[in-house]
Amino acid sequence: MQTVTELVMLRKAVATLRADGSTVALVPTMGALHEGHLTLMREAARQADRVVASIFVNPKQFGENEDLDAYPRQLARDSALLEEEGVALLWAPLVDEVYPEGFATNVSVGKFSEHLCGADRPGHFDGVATVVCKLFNQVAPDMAFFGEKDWQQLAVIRRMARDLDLMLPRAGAIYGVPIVREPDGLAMSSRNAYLSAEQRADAAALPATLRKAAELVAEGHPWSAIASAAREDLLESGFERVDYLDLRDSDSLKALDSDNGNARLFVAARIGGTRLIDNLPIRAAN
Ligand SMILES: Nc1ncnc2c1ncn2[C@@H]1O[C@H](COP(=O)(O)OP(=O)(O)OP(=O)(O)O)[C@@H](O)[C@H]1O
Ligand SMILES: CC(C)(CO)[C@@H](O)C(=O)[O-]
Ligand code: BAL
Repeated sequence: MQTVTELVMLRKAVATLRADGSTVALVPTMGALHEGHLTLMREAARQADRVVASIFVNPKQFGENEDLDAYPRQLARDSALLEEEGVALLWAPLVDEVYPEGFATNVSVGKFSEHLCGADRPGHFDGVATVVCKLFNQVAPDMAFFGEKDWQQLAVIRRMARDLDLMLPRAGAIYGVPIVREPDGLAMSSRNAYLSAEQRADAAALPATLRKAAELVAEGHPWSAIASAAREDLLESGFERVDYLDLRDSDSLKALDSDNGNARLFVAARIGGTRLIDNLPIRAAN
């Protein structure tokens, strides 16, 4: 695996990968890789001849009081994991390479960015859209892979690619990969590393509460009652705050009060100061 940190070198390396007509998949990450990320790499390798991974802890998507400085950085370990997965190229730029002096552009995807995580993290999805737009232009991949754990992020990126006619061959070239979970159901996430043993055990209440709520929605119980009981359950299980617990259409992300056949539950909650997110389609409960 080749690692490049400068844009001129990236362009040369991608051209070399493509020289024999190979297709190229991009898997953007912020590093601190876990099995969820590696599943994205494997899925990308199934669909494309060559996989390019990026590792960049993007300052523009962190709010002022968020964990930019504390975010885990472990490039040597991550490189070894990517090498084992057969990733061809690692793009690991420094902040100045991505945002040189004078950088002034912001990509904002309107209403998709305003609710759910966007409400609690103002500017977050502008930061994500801006960096992903740049990554698409830098690597110019045939396809790109993102996790469904960050469902809203995937919706924002797909909307941006369509709206800006980004040079992916087709909208379907942005693949969503199902959530990879720990044995107790907790969605894998780099931020799980912040949890103490006790918080980690309590955090299993998040997927369990979602599953139970999804079953009740599928059975036709009123959403308002389900939502308040589920919030109670989370608070009793050790979460100190529920940022949101919403029933929404999976595609439009519009709020719902009952299943429309395409409904999905979305949750963000905090435990020991760590903000965890998850989502689950109602049809999984049927
Ligand atoms: N459990 C998971 N299952 C599937 N995809 C995942 C999972 N966790 C992360 N991903 C995906 O990996 C990509 C890179 O994510 P990122 O590097 O932010 O990791 P993360 O574990 O989501 O970190 P964080 O704790 O910051 O949310 C994203 O497309 C994300 O959706
Ligand atoms: C897509 C992404 C790499 C952009 O920084 C990040 O938001 C992430 O890791 O999900
Ligand atoms: N995994 C999404 C990136 C973030 O939380 O900043």
